[in-house]
Amino acid sequence: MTFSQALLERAQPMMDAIMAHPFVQAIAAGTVPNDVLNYYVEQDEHYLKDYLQVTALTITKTDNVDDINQLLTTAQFVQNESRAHQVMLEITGHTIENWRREPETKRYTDHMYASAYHGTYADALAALLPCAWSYAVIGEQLVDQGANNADNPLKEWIELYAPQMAPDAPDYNAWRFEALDRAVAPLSPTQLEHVAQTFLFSLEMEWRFWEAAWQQTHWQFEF
Ligand SMILES: Cc1ncc(C[n+]2csc(CCO)c2C)c(N)n1
Repeated sequence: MTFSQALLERAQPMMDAIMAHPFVQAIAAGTVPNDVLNYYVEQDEHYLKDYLQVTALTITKTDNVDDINQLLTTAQFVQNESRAHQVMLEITGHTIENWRREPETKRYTDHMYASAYHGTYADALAALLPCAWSYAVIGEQLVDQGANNADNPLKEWIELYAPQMAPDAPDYNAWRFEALDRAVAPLSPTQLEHVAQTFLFSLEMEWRFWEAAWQQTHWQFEF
């Protein structure tokens, strides 16, 4: 069994909890409350900017030109996500005004930056991977359930993330896991477990990102 196959087995209970999360279920039903959508989009704008910058840092940690090009290509997908945000803001009629990272956003992006600055190349990849992987699973499963029906105001959002809607597109997640398996090859058992922890921390933060929007979590104080 490869490192990433074992990692995905460990990750499965968290991924199941993300699919079962009331926010994700409400996306499937097209019934997400407006204030939840607004909070999510505002925080995700911060998240995506940080995601791009951490991708840039990750690129500096490898000499493999193929990986560099793949990372650049996958970063381009973030442009599609402006459309994903627009779909949500068209429902609520909101304009973004919260330019502050709320606690879980800060915790997640700090973890990504720390992994890229202080970790191995494999740590940097592992911190970024749950983001793309979990959304691909969400998109795929919601389309399989028929949640992208014409009555769902979030139909376009769901389809933006569903890999089966673009069957000719390269499978970037397959590449990410293959790159991770190559990147961990020279590592010691302690370093390997560190990479696994980095990945699982980011996946936990994916759950918390949905939860923070659902609960509208804010800092205790204005500062
Ligand atoms: C909190 C949060 N996690 C994941 C995504 C999804 N996402 C972010 S960047 C990217 C593309 C990578 O090539 C994908 C799929 C999101 N929008 N917000």
